[in-house]
Amino acid sequence: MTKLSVNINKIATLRNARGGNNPNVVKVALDAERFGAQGITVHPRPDERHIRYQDVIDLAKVVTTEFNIEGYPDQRFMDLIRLVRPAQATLVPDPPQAITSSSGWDTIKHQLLLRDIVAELHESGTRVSIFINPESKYFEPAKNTGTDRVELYTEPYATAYPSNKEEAIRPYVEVALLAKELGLGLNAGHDLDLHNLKFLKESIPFLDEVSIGHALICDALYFGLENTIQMYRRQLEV
Ligand SMILES: CC(=O)[C@@H](O)[C@H](O)COP(=O)(O)O
Ligand SMILES: NCC(=O)COP(=O)(O)O
Repeated sequence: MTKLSVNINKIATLRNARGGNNPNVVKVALDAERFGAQGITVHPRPDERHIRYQDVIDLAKVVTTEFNIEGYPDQRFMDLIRLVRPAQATLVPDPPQAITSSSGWDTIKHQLLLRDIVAELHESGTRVSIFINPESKYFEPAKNTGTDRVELYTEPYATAYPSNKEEAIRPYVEVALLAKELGLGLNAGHDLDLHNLKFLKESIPFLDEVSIGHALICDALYFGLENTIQMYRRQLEV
C-alpha cells in the first residue's frame, strides 16, 4: 500500500498572510487525518515563511498518523528532530533562500555528511529519507549513508508528464527498481497532483509513501479538503 502524507505547508502560508491563527494548522492536520490522510508532512524553512518551528512542536503532540518533517539538516533542524522525534525526517538539500525544493542530494559528494546525519537521527529513533533525483549514480551512495528510504524528486516527472508520460516515468521506474534491489524504502514527492499521481503509482506499485501539498491544497479550494483527500487516496488504490 502506498501511503498519502499530506503536506500542510500552504495552510501555514494562508495563516501567516493575516498574522492570526486562521486557518489553524493543528486543526487542519487533525481534520486531514480524520479525512483519510495517512501522514502529515511539514517543511519548516529557516525563514519560517509558512510552517514555523513552533508549529512542528505543536503538531508533534497531536498527530497520530506518521509525522514527516522535511528540511535541510542544519543545527536548528537537527535540534527540532531530536526534540519532537517524528516518525520520519526527510533530508532536503535546499539552501535557505530557495523558493521551493528544486533538486535532490548529490549523495556522492555529501555521502560522509549524510552518513553522520543519518546516524544521529537514528539515535532519536527517527526513520530517515533522503530527497534524491532519479539518477542511478546517486542510489548506491545513498544506501551507503545508512538511510532507510529515499524520496524521488518528482518535479521533472510532473513537468514532462503532459507531453509524454511514458518518457516522463522511464527514469523513475529505472531508479525505483534499483532502490528496491538495494533494499531502500521508496517515497516520492513534489508537484504530484490529480493528473499525474495514478500513472506514477501504476508504474511504481511498490511506492511506500507519496507526500503531496501544493496541488492538493489548491484542489481543496474547489473540492473541499475531505473530498480532495479522498480523491487523492483513490488515485493510489490501483
Ligand atoms: C521537499 C519538497 O519537495 C516539498 O516537500 C517541499 O516541502 C515544498 O516546499 P514548499 O511548500 O516551501 O514549496
Ligand atoms: N516531499 C514533497 C512534499 O511534501 C510536497 O510537495 P508539493 O506537493 O507541495 O510539491
